[in-house]
Amino acid sequence: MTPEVRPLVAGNWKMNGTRASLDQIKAMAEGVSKPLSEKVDSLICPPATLLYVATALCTDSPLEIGAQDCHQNASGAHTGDLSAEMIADCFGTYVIVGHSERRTDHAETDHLVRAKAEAAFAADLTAIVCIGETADERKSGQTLDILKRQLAGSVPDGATAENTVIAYEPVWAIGTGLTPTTADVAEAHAFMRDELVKRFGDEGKRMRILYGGSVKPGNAKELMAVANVDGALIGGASLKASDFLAIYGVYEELTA
Ligand SMILES: O=C[C@H](O)COP(=O)(O)O
Repeated sequence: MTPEVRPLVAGNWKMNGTRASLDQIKAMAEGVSKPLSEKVDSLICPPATLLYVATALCTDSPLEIGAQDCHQNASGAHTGDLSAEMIADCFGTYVIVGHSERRTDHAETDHLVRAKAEAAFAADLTAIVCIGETADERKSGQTLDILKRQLAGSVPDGATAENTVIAYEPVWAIGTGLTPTTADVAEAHAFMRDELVKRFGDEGKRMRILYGGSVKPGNAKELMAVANVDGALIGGASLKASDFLAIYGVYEELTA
């Protein structure tokens, strides 16, 4: 955790979820209640097909709804894409950009990710900018260099603590059940914090840095307690309300 920084527990459903899954969102919306919701933010990013109806389920809840990607342009001839404006029009408030699955499946570069984050700012969305090293990059000792390069390339100059969240997701930890040691997480997050402060000053001190990659109810407390870890970006374990709420609930103790 970072003193004075409000944690964010975020779920990314990836290409999972149909209308039948809306019951889970309803249960999450009911579960993220006061007093914890006064100290901890919560977010679910369902597939685009569920975005609008999901926000309608959350009108009386602190649970926010976001999208998993956006196009860098506001509108136009881009078949199959979704603009940040469209997400905002559906009452979404966040958008994930630069997830490693997008970087791999769609060859997204740092330059493109930065443009998508800028599009998110223009639509008053908060961009969750994902970065992280591959297994080979870690083995060859390049982790911090990769984080430095991705932060510099993917995060726009206009980033603030309000419009930007960083998500550190080691690619080898995503969906594998593997996680870095808490010492490795601490080292990576301290490094990112320093980079952000060097570039953005006080905004960088307050910018949230999430950890993502095999976060589960069983390991969440240990990971979320690490210095400069300001929440989680959860894949698989965000599909079930009980798991998501168990992870959110670790902040009962951490914020006590
Ligand atoms: O966006 C979420 C991450 O890719 C983590 O996924 P995971 O929790 O299934 O490992």
